[in-house]
Amino acid sequence: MTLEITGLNTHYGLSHVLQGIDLRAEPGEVVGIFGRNGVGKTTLLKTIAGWLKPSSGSIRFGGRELAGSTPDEMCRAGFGFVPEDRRIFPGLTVRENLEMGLLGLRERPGRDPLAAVFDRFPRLAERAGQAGTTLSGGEQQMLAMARVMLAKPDVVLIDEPSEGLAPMIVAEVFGIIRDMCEMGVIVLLVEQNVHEALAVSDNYLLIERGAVVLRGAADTDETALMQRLHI
Ligand SMILES: Nc1ncnc2c1ncn2[C@@H]1O[C@H](COP(=O)(O)OP(=O)(O)OP(=O)(O)O)[C@@H](O)[C@H]1O
Repeated sequence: MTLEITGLNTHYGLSHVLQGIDLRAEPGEVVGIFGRNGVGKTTLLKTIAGWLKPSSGSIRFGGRELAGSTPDEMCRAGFGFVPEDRRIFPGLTVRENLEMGLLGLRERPGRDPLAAVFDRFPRLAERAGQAGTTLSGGEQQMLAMARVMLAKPDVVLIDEPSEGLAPMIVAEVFGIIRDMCEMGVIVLLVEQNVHEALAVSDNYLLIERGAVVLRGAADTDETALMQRLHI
């Protein structure tokens, strides 16, 4: 199913932050979303996830109009959101944090839905009984991504997953994004780490002052992006 966003506008009060964003993605596609601090990247993800109401514009997935839906409705429509602060529930163990992801499940879970997660993330299995907030930053990022994947989403929105992580862990986190795309998930990836993010992206868009000023293919149009970002 195609994700098609057109003319998306979001305001914070009188401040017009998102100014007519257009974005289209097909299953299995990773779209890197770049831009300097404060240009509206997080606002874009929050608007798609239903955390913010757009003032106008359309978010269609599989032909269904979803703009203005609540976070719950977006979750049931197949959207998963991994916010920048990862939202690990304090006081809950790793296992309990993962189980929270099952609340958004659209179908009945299999007999042991966590088994596949623990196979894929042995480190989470080892720490299943430990409080989620005691994990390292990288492990918390994995936990947040694994929790979203449990709901078997069609679209995953990820905000700055590599922030504050050591390079080896960053590689693991981007490996998870590759897995998602191999499963046919659409990934919208906001990242400051442009080189790493481009390596897993199919396409990119560059945002300045709430509007897309450049878009292209990650492999062939990389130079234009780097020049514009002065990297
Ligand atoms: N809750 C809010 N109320 C008012 N203005 C906000 C709010 N959140 C963000 N903004 C403003 O909206 C603009 C876009 O912010 P946003 O967080 O989307 O940018 P960003 O591109 O994700 O930047 P960063 O990489 O720093 O997170 C900024 O000018 C910011 O100050």
